[in-house]
Amino acid sequence: MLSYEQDDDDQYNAGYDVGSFPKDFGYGPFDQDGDGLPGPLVGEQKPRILLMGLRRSGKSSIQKVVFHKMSPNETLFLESTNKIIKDDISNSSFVQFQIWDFPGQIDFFDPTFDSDMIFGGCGALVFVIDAQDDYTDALNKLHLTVTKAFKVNQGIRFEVFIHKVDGLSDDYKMETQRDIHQRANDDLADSSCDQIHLSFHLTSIYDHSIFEAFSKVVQKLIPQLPTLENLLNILISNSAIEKAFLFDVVSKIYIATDSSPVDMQSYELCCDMIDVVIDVSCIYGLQDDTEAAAFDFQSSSLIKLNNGTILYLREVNKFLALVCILREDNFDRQGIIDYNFLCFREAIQQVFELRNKSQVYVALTTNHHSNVLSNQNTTVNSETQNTALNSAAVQR
Ligand SMILES: Nc1nc2c(ncn2[C@@H]2O[C@H](COP(=O)(O)OP(=O)(O)OP(=O)(O)O)[C@@H](O)[C@H]2O)c(=O)[nH]1
Repeated sequence: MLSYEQDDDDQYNAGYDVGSFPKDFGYGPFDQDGDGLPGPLVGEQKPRILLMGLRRSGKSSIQKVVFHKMSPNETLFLESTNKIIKDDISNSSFVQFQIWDFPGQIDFFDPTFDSDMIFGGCGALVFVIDAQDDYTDALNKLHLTVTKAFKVNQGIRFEVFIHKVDGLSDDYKMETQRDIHQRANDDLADSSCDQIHLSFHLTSIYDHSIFEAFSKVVQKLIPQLPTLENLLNILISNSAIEKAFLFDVVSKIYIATDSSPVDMQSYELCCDMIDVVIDVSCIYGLQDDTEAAAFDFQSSSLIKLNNGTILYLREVNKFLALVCILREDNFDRQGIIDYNFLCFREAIQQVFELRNKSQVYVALTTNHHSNVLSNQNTTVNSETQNTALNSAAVQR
C-alpha cells in the first residue's frame, strides 16, 4: 500500500432527504456469479434480529424503511402486525440475517410463545420505545422482555431504540434518553439483573438516525468486524483519507468504518452519495437487453463539495461500496489512492474467501461451534492480511 501525508480539519454542509433509492433496486436472489462469493449455505443458521416493543411504537416502519425502501410517509398507512413476520435479509456475504417483526400485543405467558426457540437463535433484540408517548408501560415491557430473553440466551445483544424523536426538541431528546436509560437500568438493578447490558439509540425514520442505529446493531453481529476496521484504518492512514465507510449498498447500513469517531453529517453525506450513484446508474447505466445490475464492478463516483472536500465512492463487490471523505488537496495523487484501494479490495475478498471456506468446512463436518470456528479463522486471517498490507505499503 502506498502512503500519503495527512491534513486535519474538515467541514461539510449537507441538505438531506431520505429514501431516494429506486424501490426495484432491492434485495435480489443471492447468486454466485460476478465476484465469486458463494451465497449462504443451505441449513446455515443466520443470526436473527428481533424487533419488539409496544403496539404502534414503529417496529414495522423501521423494518420497511431500512430494508425495503419504503418512504417514511408511507408508513402512516401500515396495518398493525398481528403475527410474527420473518424477513430474510441475505444481500451480502457480511450482512446475512433474519429480522423478525413481532406484534405489539405479544404475550410471553401465552403457551404458544416458544421462548426457547425465539430467543435461542437470536443475535440481537431491538426493543422500540415510542418517545412521543408515555413510556411507562414500554419500560415495564422492556424489563419483562430482556429478563425473559436473557434467561434463555445470555449472548443476546439488547438494543433499545428510543424512537420517533423527530418530534422532540434537542433538550427534550437528551432528557428523555437520560430518563429512559436511568429507569431501565434501575429496574434491572432492582431485580438483581445488572449483568444485562442495554445499549440506547435515539432514532427516527424521518432522518438517517435509524440507518445509523441499525448499522451499529448489525456490526455487532459481524465476526469479521475487527478485521474490516483494521483494513480501513490501514487504508485511510496511507491514503490521506479523513473518513471511510464500508457500506452495504442496498440498505445503506455501514458495516464497518475506520476507528476515528463517526459524525452524523459525514454518514449522511455518504448515504446521499450512494443514492445519487444508484439513481444515476439506474437511469443511465442499465442496458436494455440484459438484466445486469445497475451497481457493478465499474461503479465509482467522485463528488467535489464547495468546501474543499471530496466524496469518493468505489465498488468493492456487488453488495459493498467504499465511500471515503477526503480533502481536495489530498486527491491530487489519485493514483496512490486507487492503488491502495485495490489492495484493500483484494484483502476484503480474502476475508470473504476464508469465511466461505470455513463455512464449507463447517457444513461438511459438523454444525456445532460454527461461530467459534469462523471467528478463530477470521482472527488468523486478520493477522495475515495486516502483515500483507503493511508489507505492500510504500511510504512516500
Ligand atoms: N413521527 C414518527 N412516526 C413514526 C416513526 N416511526 C413510525 N412512525 C409511525 O408510527 C405508527 C405506527 O408504526 P408501525 O410501524 O405500524 O408500528 P408497529 O410497532 O409495527 O405497530 P404494531 O404492528 O401494531 O405492533 C405509524 O403511523 C408510523 O408512521 C418515527 O420515527 N417518527
